[in-house]
Amino acid sequence: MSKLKIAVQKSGRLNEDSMKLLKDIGIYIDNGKDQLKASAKGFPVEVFYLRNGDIPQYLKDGVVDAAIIGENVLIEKGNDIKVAEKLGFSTCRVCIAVPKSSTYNSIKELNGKRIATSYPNTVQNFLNENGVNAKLHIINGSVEIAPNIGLADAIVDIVSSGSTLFKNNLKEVEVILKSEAVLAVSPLLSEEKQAILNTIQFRIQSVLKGRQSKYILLNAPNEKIDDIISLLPGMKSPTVLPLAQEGWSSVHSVINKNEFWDVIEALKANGAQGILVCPIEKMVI
Ligand SMILES: Nc1ncnc2c1ncn2[C@@H]1O[C@H](COP(=O)(O)OP(=O)(O)OP(=O)(O)O)[C@@H](O)[C@H]1O
Ligand SMILES: O=P(O)(O)OC[C@H]1O[C@H](OP(=O)(O)OP(=O)(O)O)[C@H](O)[C@@H]1O
Ligand SMILES: [Mg+2]
Repeated sequence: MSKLKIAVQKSGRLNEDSMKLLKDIGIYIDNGKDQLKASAKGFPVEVFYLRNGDIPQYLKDGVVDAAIIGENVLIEKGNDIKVAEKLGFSTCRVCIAVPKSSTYNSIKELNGKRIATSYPNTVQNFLNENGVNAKLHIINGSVEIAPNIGLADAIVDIVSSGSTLFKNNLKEVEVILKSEAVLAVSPLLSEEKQAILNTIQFRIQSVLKGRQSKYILLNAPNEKIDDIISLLPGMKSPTVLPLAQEGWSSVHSVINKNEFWDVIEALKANGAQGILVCPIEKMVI
């Protein structure tokens, strides 16, 4: 049986979370650190360790079948490569920034200006959409330094916390796109490999749903159970079990991890006690 070739970033910001996701979906790799490719144990997958920026071309050529890659790189270099799944880590945005001291009211003000970036296609498309004509300086790293050394009037680069912009006396003025790590798929994927990919996607979805949710258990007096259930809809409906102490029940449910703190006060106000919140490893609906 042929193996699905999956590319991950060899080293850098995506590597650790990508390897953790593969492990969480049951793809275990015995990896000597310097290997460029490795086979998974007990699953028809081969992992290739590559530079993030090189991955779109490997996908286009069908050298690899799928990849975990930053969506921003795919947008820059990977037109016609499909995103099968958004993965929820390495979230960032690609932004235009200008020196703090300069006035900026609209994108039109970049007409005739110099913009430094590592993402020329993304920037050029954005300028075209806005009818702006600017000169691009393509540099591969430390883009934020460009205005300070007189190389450019503005930059386009990745922003996450904003601290790199702050340290370089720059301010964010436009968001061109938002990005996160994605599972991308080669346009040349065979049907046989599509079946392996489907299994992987199903497993990823189960892990991501689990990461997004919490298992909640609590005790409550029986007369309050209906009110509490209305606060915790759960997957189908909450489980309610009698406690040894008469007149009390235990309620078990699943809750979106972002909603927990909003609901907790209402649960307490309705008599809930002994509330436990536990992580969920995988969730198959
Ligand atoms: N500060 C950040 N916060 C969150 N995500 C980021 C940040 N910087 C980059 N990313 C995301 O992580 C990806 C990898 O970034 P990283 O800096 O590790 O690699 P790179 O230098 O762009 O790529 P290569 O592997 O080609 O050297 C980026 O394409 C982007 O999607
Ligand atoms: O808004 P922040 O949280 O400061 O993050 C933004 C910075 O992160 C990235 O660089 P990275 O640290 O990956 O360095 P690199 O240029 O060597 O890739 C990006 O190119 C920015 O410089
Ligand atoms: Mg980087």
